[in-house]
Amino acid sequence: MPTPDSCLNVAYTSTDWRGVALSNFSLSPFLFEGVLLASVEGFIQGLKFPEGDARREQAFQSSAWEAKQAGEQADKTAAYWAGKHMPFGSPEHHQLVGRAVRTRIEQSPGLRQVLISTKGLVLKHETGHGPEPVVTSLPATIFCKVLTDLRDELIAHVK
Ligand SMILES: Nc1nc(O)c(N)c(N[C@@H]2O[C@H](COP(=O)(O)O)[C@@H](O)[C@H]2O)n1
Repeated sequence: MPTPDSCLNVAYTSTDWRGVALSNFSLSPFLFEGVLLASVEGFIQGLKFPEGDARREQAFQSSAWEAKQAGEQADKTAAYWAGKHMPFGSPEHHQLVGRAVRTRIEQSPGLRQVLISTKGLVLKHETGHGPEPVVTSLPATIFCKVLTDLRDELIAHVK
């Protein structure tokens, strides 16, 4: 069982600024497959609406609670991307979200350094806002694995 000091909570509510910076909620613009997004959370929430739905664009341009609330009107049956749709919470959906998580960090020299600086810490994702939804866009286990795998790659690359 890791001690508290051996863990880093990657969440908007983290007590460590690095956890806030790496959080899916943070305003942190990136370009994903040709689309400019304000945050990973905005991407996650916007995907819930079909292309052409104004709520999708609103979510893509938002972060934090504004983004989260934008997605609350969705029925969470499907995720829509690149002219296709996939079942909500499916492996395909999780892989897509994972690619966006990676891409945001890969595009930012500062975020790459922040992630490298967490070497040796076990990453966790505890939002402090109730239990994880049973079916979700971003399971904590997947989010932390994507971050940990990317960190390993970045550390190997800078050696
Ligand atoms: N409330 C809560 N508790 C946890 O332990 C969590 N891991 C999360 N995850 C968050 O849920 C959001 C995705 O919601 P949808 O599945 O798209 O409705 C995302 O913000 C995760 O960080 N939540």
